[in-house]
Amino acid sequence: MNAVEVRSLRREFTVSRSSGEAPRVALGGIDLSIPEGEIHGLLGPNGAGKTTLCKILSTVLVPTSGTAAILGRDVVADVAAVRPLVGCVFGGDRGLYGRLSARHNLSYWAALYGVPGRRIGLRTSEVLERFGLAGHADDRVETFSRGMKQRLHLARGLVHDPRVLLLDEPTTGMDPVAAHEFRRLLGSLRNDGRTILITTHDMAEAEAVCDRVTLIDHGEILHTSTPRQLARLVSGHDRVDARDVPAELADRVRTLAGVSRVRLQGDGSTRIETETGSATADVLRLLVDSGVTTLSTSRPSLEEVYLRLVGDRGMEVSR
Ligand SMILES: Nc1ncnc2c1ncn2[C@@H]1O[C@H](COP(=O)(O)OP(=O)(O)OP(=O)(O)O)[C@@H](O)[C@H]1O
Repeated sequence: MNAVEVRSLRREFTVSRSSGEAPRVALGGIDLSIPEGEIHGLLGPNGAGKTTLCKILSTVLVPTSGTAAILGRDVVADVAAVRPLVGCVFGGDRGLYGRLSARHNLSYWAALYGVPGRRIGLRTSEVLERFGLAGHADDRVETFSRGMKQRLHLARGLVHDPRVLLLDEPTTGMDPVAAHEFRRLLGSLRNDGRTILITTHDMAEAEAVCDRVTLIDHGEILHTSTPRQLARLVSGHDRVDARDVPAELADRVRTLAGVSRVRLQGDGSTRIETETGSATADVLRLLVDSGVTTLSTSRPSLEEVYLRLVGDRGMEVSR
């Protein structure tokens, strides 16, 4: 059974009934399956529909049409069964009560999620310990650093021990050390067998932590695959960067079978993209035989793939 199963899921928002404006389509009828135990990244520009999907999966919003299920339970027909299965963490400061202590915040959320009264104290202490906040359990949250608040957010999402965790932009505003620590935590959550859906703008983060990623834009899914397979979408296989390649040699490389692109880069090096491993080997052989000594091979980063597929609208708000 999949942890998340989404079929033909559509969500429209009526902007203004009086103006007669057509409804805004946040999700255009998407399909998505996430197996149990996977860390799945949801990547897309502002307004792509990521938050809308998270809200539907966490039963906060109902779809216009189509279905979504968490571990086989329908998010509309079976809300009471879905809620204990899902934990949500939204980035930023939303949802924490600054004047209450960390312990009180968590107890409040535990009660809201239906953790039995006699278990709340124990469960709250467990998550405080796990997220390194036990020493500050009784401090007011407004005195916490941003990184501590972020950890408290995660603790909040896990206080009822959900099997599926939805993280919407969880590392927004984290410094690199906190973000690194956060990724380590994600790994440990996966080791518990939990399924994690994480939305992010941070491609390095997605590449580092996700088993598979889905690219979403304008409410439609563009691709779902491993970060490595996605890299192959934009560059058939490997690529070779070489320094001091004379123009005549670059022309000869261009004629080799399996070479898809040869271009001079801004720093004076030449980038050669190949479609097969054997083409890469042929390119390397020819370059080395011709006296080129400064060479490296690489795959495109997820960020490059994203920019190629979504274009330069990465940070644009679609309206
Ligand atoms: N309550 C609402 N009323 C009207 N339109 C909405 C509402 N919520 C979302 N939308 C629209 O639905 C589309 C998808 O929004 P959504 O918040 O899901 O995108 P997102 O991918 O999470 O973006 P971001 O990265 O900026 O958070 C956008 O065009 C947005 O304006």
